[in-house]
Amino acid sequence: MPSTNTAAIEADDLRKRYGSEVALDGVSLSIPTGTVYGFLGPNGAGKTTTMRILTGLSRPSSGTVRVCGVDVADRRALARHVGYLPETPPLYEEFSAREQLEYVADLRDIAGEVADERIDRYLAEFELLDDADRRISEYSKGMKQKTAFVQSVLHDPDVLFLDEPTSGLDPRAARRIRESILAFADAGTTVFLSTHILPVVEAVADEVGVLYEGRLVAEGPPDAVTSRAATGDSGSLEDAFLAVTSGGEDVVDAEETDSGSERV
Ligand SMILES: Nc1ncnc2c1ncn2[C@@H]1O[C@H](COP(=O)(O)OP(=O)(O)OP(=O)(O)O)[C@@H](O)[C@H]1O
Repeated sequence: MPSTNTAAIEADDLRKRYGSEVALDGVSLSIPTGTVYGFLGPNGAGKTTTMRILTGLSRPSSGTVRVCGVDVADRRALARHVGYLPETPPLYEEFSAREQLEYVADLRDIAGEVADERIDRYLAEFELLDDADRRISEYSKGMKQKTAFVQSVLHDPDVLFLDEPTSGLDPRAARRIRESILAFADAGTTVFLSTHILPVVEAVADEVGVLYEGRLVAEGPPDAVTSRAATGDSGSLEDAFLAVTSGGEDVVDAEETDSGSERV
């Protein structure tokens, strides 16, 4: 576990082009260890691109990233620190959940007894135990998503990247994931959570960043971002989100940060 005065995620001036398309246009992040960071933005804002760069799966056109002090270009060193639940998780449909998790434990070099204990504990915690030996191809979306969540945390990562972890889940499954995010945060894990579901962010995030057209246009604690919604009828994060992603002009009392985003 890195020391608490180290930023878990430190990104400096990330830029990413796909041909002539600018996906990221100078994103800087400094996220302290133990933070749950809600990463918001409309479709196409660059959230997935950012997460792929932060997890070493994609290289930025320019800019640097360190996660737990490790340059993300060093994927071998990065792997043990990071868990990633992508929007479309990699699961082998012909495996059962137990086989899938045993396979991941093996890839992660988790010792047999430790792996068995964790797999049983997580299967029980996520109410998958009764179906643990059925093929994943027979699972519901929620069961698949819970299996994928468990596989992303099996090695007890220092930093957990979650892309839409509760999308399409029923309330019970979504709550299980939310509770688990909070439990990991309590244990000191840094969680980087990308989602369109604003109540999830309101429920779990310590800090929110709003990405718009490849730039971070607002950043701060959810309450502060919320109270900055210019119209502010309900004072919801949704108001704030809509305000800052309409070009940023509705955000008042902005304090410029080094990265050019609105620090609230
Ligand atoms: N492999 C790629 N090739 C070309 N363009 C890409 C590629 N991946 C992403 N883009 C473009 O980069 C921009 C950002 O995409 P990205 O998927 O990061 O957005 P997002 O915020 O995750 O969107 P969503 O919420 O819809 O998932 C978009 O304009 C997208 O079309």
